[in-house]
Amino acid sequence: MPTLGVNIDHVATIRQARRTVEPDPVAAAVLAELGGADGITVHLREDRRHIQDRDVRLLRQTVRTHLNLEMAATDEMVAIALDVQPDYITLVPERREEVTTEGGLDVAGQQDRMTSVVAQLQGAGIPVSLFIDPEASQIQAAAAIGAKFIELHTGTYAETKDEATQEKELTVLAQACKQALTHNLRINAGHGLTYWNTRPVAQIPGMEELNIGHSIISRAVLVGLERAVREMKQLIESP
Ligand SMILES: CC(=O)[C@@H](O)[C@H](O)COP(=O)(O)O
Ligand SMILES: NCC(=O)COP(=O)(O)O
Repeated sequence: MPTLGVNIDHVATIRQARRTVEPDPVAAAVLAELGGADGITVHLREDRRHIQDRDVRLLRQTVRTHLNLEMAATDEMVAIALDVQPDYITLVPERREEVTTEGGLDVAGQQDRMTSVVAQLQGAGIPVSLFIDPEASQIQAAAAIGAKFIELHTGTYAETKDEATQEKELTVLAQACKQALTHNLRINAGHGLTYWNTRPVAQIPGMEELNIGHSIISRAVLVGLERAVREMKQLIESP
């Protein structure tokens, strides 16, 4: 069964709505770990709309599981990552005007830049994951440039409303996993996963970690974060 990385970006979204000091994502990470989170994920966006530099630095000192830093492959972010040294980094595409991450990284289309960023980060001892769509060419490119992990973008699967298309998208994810395993890539997945659509993804052979944020934080507003995390863990682990 995959492990659960809890993305706490949207705890910071509530704080930034008032530019105040609460709720603190650092406290949220502690509660998520108490609820059974296997890792903590944060996305330090270039526009700093939710997670702030201070959060990443404090989380590095306080997270007891592992810290996954999601970031764009820019020089500014690479410098921060090299300084903070998260347990692993997930490179994601970023557009300032987007509501959330819209698609996977085009690794195949920017191999030179990606090779150089991955070499810099992994050369400093930080494993790199590439957030990509479940497409054969992107998986091949991720393997070719030497990334340790990929994170399969589950957005298309998650947003699909009808069952037949959802089944089809699940097969696409399963085939992507098979291909990634032949390249010895380690496989994470995430984006848009909820209490209603996560189980089938958790059952795909080869899945190592699911990164889930918005749905867990939404439930936490109603039932508390520890319970929300525990319920997602139980769902992932149920046969
Ligand atoms: C890469 C991914 O799918 C998400 O982690 C996303 O980047 C989170 O960013 P937001 O929390 O800003 O939607
Ligand atoms: N990489 C995906 C992630 O961290 C969480 O995405 P979401 O559950 O907030 O859509």
